[in-house]
Amino acid sequence: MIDLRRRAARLDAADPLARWRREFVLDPDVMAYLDGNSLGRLPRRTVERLQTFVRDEWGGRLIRGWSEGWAELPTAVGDEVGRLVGAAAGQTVVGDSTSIAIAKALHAAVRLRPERDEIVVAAHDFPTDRYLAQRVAADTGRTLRTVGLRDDGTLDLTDVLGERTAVVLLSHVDYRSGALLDLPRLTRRVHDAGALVVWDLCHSVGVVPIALDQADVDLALGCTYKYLNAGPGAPAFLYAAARHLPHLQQPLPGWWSADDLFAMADDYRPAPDARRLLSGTPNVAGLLAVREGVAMVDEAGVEAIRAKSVLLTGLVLDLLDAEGLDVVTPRDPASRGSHVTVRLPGARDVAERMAERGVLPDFREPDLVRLGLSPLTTSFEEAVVGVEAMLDVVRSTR
Ligand SMILES: Cc1ncc(COP(=O)(O)O)c(C=O)c1O
Ligand SMILES: Nc1c(O)cccc1C(=O)C[C@H](N)C(=O)O
Repeated sequence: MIDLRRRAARLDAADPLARWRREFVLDPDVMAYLDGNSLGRLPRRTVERLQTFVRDEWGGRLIRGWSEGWAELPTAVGDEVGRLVGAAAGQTVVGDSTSIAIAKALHAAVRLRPERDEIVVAAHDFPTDRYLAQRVAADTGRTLRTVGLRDDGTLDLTDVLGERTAVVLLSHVDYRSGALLDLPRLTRRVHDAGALVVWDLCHSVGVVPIALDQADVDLALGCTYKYLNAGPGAPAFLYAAARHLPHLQQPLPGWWSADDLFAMADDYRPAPDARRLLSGTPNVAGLLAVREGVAMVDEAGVEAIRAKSVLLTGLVLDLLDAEGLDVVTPRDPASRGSHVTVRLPGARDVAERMAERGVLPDFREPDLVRLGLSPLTTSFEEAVVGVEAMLDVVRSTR
């Protein structure tokens, strides 16, 4: 135990990202926050930025704010997120929820492959991805096909991909196991079959290096409230490759997607650029919070964040393996994201008892405890404190 704390202290002392933790609001009652992959911590800069926005900009500028910069935020902040995920300017917007972005991307992708009649989704993907794929398939007269991840976290599309496939929706990091898919390889695989790919980057954006343009990805989207720390319900981003944008028709073409927003034209003409991905009035406070979170990740550097994430997950895996627990997260660092998941009898009860000790993990149905490690805010000591609490609880139930 003492050795372990010393190891953690050494890792913290050598951590080039250690200073970032102080940039966040830290609740002294929380001994270990291992849920940054559901909701990231609150950056101090965001507190200040939103106070200024509410008081001086909303309060002081009122309607004038729209012509003083608010109206450009969905594309400006979109480009900032785009830089983090390897997307050149002009292809990314920030606006709706992730669920809405998934629906828009799937609809648009299906329309780009009108002669094909199948949509593929991972069998155990996050519910919103599966539900929306079902709905889009039903509404567009397509058939939905599912494919399961292998036990080692990899994905083989051979049985589901063919000349009927219009679009494949995939999550870069699996929300349960933390398995990280090979985005460039799978994108090529889907393209070889003549289909399009939509990537859900919720659990990888801000913590795994991503190069969307380089990988030739068609469409992608993701949350901003996890590793980008933009707050509960902060708006999601949606990317469409420049080659698709001129032909792309999305299913919710509201006035914010029209070519001249304030022309109030009788006939709808889509904006020629990424604004055609928008629908209605954006949430300005949310966009400003995304901007702060993205700037912090950008300053710290995604490569450095990824390097710390691999060390954090490696440390936690070592501790769980030493205890002989049933870890479902891949051991190969190249195949895992930034959370580690354990299958446990009584997982819900274990998570609740950890929470009573001030350690906050996630419980995921039916029997999983998920430990999220968010490199800007999670110290090595915090990770060890969290795992020790978990092991204490598990041992006491044996
Ligand atoms: C893979 C994945 N997709 C989508 C979502 C969420 O979508 P929304 O922000 O619309 O609730 C989550 C998490 O909530 C997720 O983990
Ligand atoms: N988006 C969430 C919410 O609105 C409430 C509670 C949790 C969430 C989450 O983000 C869950 C998360 N995507 C997951 O992987 O489980």
